[in-house]
Amino acid sequence: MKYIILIGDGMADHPLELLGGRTVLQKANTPNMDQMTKNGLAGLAINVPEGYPPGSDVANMSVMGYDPALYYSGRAPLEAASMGIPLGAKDVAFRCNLITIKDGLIADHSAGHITSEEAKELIEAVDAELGSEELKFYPGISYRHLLVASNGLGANADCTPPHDVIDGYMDDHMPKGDGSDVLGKLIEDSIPILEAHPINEKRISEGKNPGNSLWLWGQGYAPSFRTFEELYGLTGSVISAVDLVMGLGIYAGLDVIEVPGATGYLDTNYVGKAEFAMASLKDKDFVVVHVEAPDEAGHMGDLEAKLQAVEDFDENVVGTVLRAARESDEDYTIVVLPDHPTPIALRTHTSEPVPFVMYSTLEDEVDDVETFDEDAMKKGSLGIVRGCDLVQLMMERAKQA
Ligand SMILES: O=C(O)[C@@H](CO)OP(=O)(O)O
Repeated sequence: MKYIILIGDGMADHPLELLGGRTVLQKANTPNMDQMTKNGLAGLAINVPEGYPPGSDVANMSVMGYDPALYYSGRAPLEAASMGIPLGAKDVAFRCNLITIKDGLIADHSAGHITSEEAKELIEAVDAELGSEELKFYPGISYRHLLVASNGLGANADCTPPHDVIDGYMDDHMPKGDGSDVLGKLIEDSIPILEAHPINEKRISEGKNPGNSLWLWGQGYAPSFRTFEELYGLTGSVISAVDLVMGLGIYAGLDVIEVPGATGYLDTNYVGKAEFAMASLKDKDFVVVHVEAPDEAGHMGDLEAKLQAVEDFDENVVGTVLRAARESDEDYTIVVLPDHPTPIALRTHTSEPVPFVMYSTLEDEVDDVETFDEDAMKKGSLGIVRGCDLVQLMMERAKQA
């Protein structure tokens, strides 16, 4: 038996008046997720346990079989692992967004989804001016970068994810508490450096949002993980375009597979991710595929883009995997789910349970559920489960077959 988890980041949503009270999943054309639901088992997964922020770090950690209560120490240390940045015992890693500020407002958490190449120059310019022995900036992917602070600086500061406060005033959401004076000054001092940079002058001349400020959040110390193979006895791989999920894979001892054209955005290489996933199972037991696109559309509040991202995920990721699995001589157990909701109306994450389907190519157990969406899955026989138990549940179902 081979095991596959397909994650449409942020896919779940809320009923929308614009859709006549339906959710994005109910409106979108998702024949492959519906097919799996008709021929599989359904339920709801709690990927964000009580008391945790509804971030993709907590949610994807759960889905990959790790209980946040045992393993979560913040988002940025996971991203540091993917970026190849070693963390000492007293080093605190911060996520460092390039954001767009306009008239003191946080206008765009992603600086217009700035390219990694442009961002690298901006982050290097900031590091040249503001970096030091104790504070080092590292360029990452698009608007997602890192700051490493030594001697525990800011470890317990109260920092706000910028995508939670889009169109809010910067001054209302600056870091507070431990070390926040240093963190706030870094943000403030970054602005003149970035505003004067030719990259941003060019972006503005092209009508694109500039990356004219840093924003620091998601900090933590390096976690310690048991490997996926130690926990579940399975070898495996992870496929994602974002450092967070690749970093989770590295800590879990999974192989990180880089897929050409995987962008972490609406234009990612959906089919490529699915094809690389199926190929990885020739000599591995498990693969998790993470697609960021629906989440980015949710943060943009762009309904058309989110519908398209969900349909692209269904057709090109789920459909490609489902066809290959059905044509193979091997048996597969496949789970498809969002990590968390990113409702269009809110433009950020919520923590309610998400719909999931558990499909086996044996098609030996079927629920009376016809469509993959937030309401239908409430009738699934698997009920409400902890996301971090899903891998175990997949294996138990396979043994019963
Ligand atoms: O990478 C990020 O900064 C966030 C917001 O876009 O992504 P996610 O919601 O997947 O954590």
